[in-house]
Amino acid sequence: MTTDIHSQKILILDFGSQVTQLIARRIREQSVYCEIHPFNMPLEKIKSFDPQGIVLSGGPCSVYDADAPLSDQRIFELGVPVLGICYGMQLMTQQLGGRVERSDKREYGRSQLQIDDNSDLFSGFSGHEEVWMSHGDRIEEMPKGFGTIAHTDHSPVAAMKDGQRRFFGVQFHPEVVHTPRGDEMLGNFIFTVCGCKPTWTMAGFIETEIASIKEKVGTGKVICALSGGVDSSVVAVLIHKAIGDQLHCIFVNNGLLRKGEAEKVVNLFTKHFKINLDYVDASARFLEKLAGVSDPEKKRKIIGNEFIYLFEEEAVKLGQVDYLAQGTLYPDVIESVSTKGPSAVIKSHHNVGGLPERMNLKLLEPVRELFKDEVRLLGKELGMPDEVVHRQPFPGPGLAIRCIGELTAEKLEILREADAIVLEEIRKAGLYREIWQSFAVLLPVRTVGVMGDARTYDFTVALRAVNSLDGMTADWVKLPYELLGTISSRIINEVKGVNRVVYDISQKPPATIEWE
Ligand SMILES: Nc1ncnc2c1ncn2[C@@H]1O[C@H](COP(=O)(O)OP(=O)(O)OP(=O)(O)O)[C@@H](O)[C@H]1O
Ligand SMILES: O=c1[nH]c(=O)c2[nH+]cn([C@@H]3O[C@H](COP(=O)(O)O)[C@@H](O)[C@H]3O)c2[nH]1
Ligand SMILES: NC(=O)CC[C@H](N)C(=O)O
Ligand SMILES: [Mg+2]
Repeated sequence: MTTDIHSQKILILDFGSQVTQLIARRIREQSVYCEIHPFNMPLEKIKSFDPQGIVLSGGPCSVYDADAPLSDQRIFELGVPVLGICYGMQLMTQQLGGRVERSDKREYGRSQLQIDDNSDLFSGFSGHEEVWMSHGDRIEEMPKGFGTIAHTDHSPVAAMKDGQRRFFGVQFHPEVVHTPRGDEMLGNFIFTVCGCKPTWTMAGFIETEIASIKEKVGTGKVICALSGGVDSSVVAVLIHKAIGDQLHCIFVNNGLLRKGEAEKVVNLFTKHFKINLDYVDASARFLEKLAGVSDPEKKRKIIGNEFIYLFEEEAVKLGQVDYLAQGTLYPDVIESVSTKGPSAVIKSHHNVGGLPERMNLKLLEPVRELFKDEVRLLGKELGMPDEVVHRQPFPGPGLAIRCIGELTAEKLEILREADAIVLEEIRKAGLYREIWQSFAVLLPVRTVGVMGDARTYDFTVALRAVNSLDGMTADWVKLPYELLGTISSRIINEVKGVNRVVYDISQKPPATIEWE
């Protein structure tokens, strides 16, 4: 019998906090399904979602502001447990008749929570607990029916509850890592208070998705643009499990791949997974189109368009195709409440998004409910090798956006060799998995050097290694000097045409991860 992985679920209403996604991840890590929706989700939709519990996120506003985001007051009449976090707690306070005011003792960062009642939310806790705070407002008067369950020096009501109605509020953020035992507190809410059972498992997900893909696709044909990256690879293997040879993957060698990459991808998918794979070596065609172009956006547009033309051509050869499979992830579909408004175009991130309309294809997006770390778990569960499951992200435009300025076959070859050395050494040092991305960038500047008593006038390679949670922000990695030294000497010694190596120590923002 199939277990219903969605039978237990928590609804998270988003009030614009930077860390709302973390609430979802902390809950899912405990095998309970949850979804994030905007704070003003209509009551009817909430009812039909039928959550076992509701979490109100934090947010940048103050509840007493004229334009403060409010949830439908009637969520407090559903008989469903509610947990308010920071702004969410303040909102609950105000909406249920309590009072919130600006405090002259703001709390940002670590704080010591004194637990006063450990019967439910803090079950298993006693005494002090380290928590992360980020607020300037505080509860001055709790609504009727509530009592304090924890306090700090600056917040007499750092946590509160109405046991009868099963409403809880915490001023701190249990979802961030800086609240070391926050996951247990969230666990107490979802299991003890809401009575959820842990049904959200990857094994269950596979079963459910396979059934759903089979039903959707029927006897139709699916194409999948496969890059060898985590998302598209996992999607391909999952769909193949469901419909076998009705799936056709298209893998394009755009001449911008890393050393040995094309061979590896082809081998893995045809020999190991035995999945239909169209390998299209279009490197000459891409490089021709890119010749003489140095503007980053122009390069990206050319590559994106060329991808679309190619997929179109290949798909036509396959006859009637019904679906295009894509590795859309949950962060791409969450309608987050943005406080910053529409964002400026910094870079045109390529994908094959233009294809469905042009070819009249329906989309198959089997991992659109998952976070990246869940996709990795899924890959593992599907028996995929670590090498794929833990691969660092690699952009569609590939080496083109790491070879600054105009591309030539010679420059790409230099970059390919340098990049292979970087990855080899990072792996050898055991750092590959813990780093988000690590790679080489070829700069279009020549500088003077001296090698074997002779003058050189060669290119510079920049090393980039960053850590990030989602690619939106990033910090450079403090790689050991020893390792930097090894990489530098190997590149200068082994890669002809390079006489200088530098390390990029910029954060995103204001820099970005890729150089173009
Ligand atoms: N060389 C390629 N051949 C075919 N499809 C590609 C290629 N490069 C990119 N794509 C398509 O573009 C999509 C977006 O690429 P993206 O890098 O975001 O995801 P990914 O490669 O699947 O995973 P990862 O983020 O781990 O690299 C891919 O999922 C794939 O469908
Ligand atoms: O599939 C992709 N197609 C693209 O065009 C693209 N551009 C950047 N990236 C990846 O996105 C993340 C953020 O990159 P930036 O800080 O350079 O914008 C990093 O992980 C980048 O590698 C891309 N991925
Ligand atoms: N992090 C939050 O949710 C902040 C809530 C509110 N703006 C405060 O400063 O108290
Ligand atoms: Mg990729």
